[in-house]
Amino acid sequence: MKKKFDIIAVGRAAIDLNAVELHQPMEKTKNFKKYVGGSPANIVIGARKMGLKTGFIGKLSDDQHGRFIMNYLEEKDVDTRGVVIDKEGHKSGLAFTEILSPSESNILMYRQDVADLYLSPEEIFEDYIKQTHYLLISGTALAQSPSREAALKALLLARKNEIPVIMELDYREYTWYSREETAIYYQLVAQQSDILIGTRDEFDVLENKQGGENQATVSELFKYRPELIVIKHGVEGSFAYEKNGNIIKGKAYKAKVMKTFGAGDSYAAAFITALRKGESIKTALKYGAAAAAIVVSKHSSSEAMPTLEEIKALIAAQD
Ligand SMILES: Nc1ncnc2c1ncn2[C@@H]1O[C@H](COP(=O)(O)OP(=O)(O)O)[C@@H](O)[C@H]1O
Ligand SMILES: O=C(O)C[C@@H](O)[C@H](O)C(=O)COP(=O)(O)O
Repeated sequence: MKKKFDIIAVGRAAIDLNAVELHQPMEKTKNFKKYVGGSPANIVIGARKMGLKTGFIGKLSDDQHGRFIMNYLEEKDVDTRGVVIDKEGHKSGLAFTEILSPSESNILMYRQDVADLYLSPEEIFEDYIKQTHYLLISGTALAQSPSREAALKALLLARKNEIPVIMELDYREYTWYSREETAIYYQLVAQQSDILIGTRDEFDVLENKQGGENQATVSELFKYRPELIVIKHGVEGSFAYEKNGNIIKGKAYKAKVMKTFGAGDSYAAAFITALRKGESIKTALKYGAAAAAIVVSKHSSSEAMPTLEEIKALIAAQD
């Protein structure tokens, strides 16, 4: 069946307000530049720029911020038919960032009662999910009901229609009540997903432990549905584990780093783009790392997403 989308993501689209003045704490910062943010939204914005056809499912506030996000998604040609406008006064999330140094950035999120966590299962439609090759679920969408049930419904519909599910662990501590609770939902969804992408720390959250070890993590998860697990280790690179036992190591590329956030979202966008275009996992790891190297050298996460040509040029220059 010819499908309309390569990937549809479920989760949050929000606002990033990134400090314009660099290398000082937020207490002193007076100027912030506004961008669309939210990890799953960033991923489909990036994947679209890299050439995939993408759609987004999420809930936005019925206000200036919600309209800013909607307009940006439309401008970037991310399909918004799955986007719902909140009619109960819930606000879209805000993320203020401070860029203290090239290796230290902090994010201060305003996510009290946010609109994205009010996406409900009634707002998830099989006809829409059916039209995609991959469904991406952000771990944060599982943090609270009814968004949790909405994400689970999307997962069930993907499974029913034999659509591979990618879980991006995307752990945001303040959205959850406890690590215990997070580990339960992370494990349930990870066990039912085909591809998992997360940092080593995020897999520790999934396992509800500290200092976990990759081989033990993947051996446990491979007892269930996952076929491919990507574990990221920041500047040290990343590993892809296949169910058949293959382990592929990916290196990080050199970058003139401005800030650290945005790496994970650009990595996921490019990794998925490569997979969808039929590239090898080794190449997908390169695309992911190269896209991240480009985004950490720029000011935003969404607007900074590179094209496939830029990704390939960076790989050619550094390999
Ligand atoms: N400072 C950096 N310079 C170059 N590449 C980086 C840097 N930080 C991260 N990356 C790349 O981005 C990937 C994902 O980064 P990581 O920090 O593990 O994820 P997240 O942003 O989700 O926490 C890394 O595997 C690496 O390839
Ligand atoms: O995900 C959010 O809500 C905020 C993002 O838009 C922000 O840019 C960010 O934290 C990116 O996350 P990362 O790619 O995992 O570093």
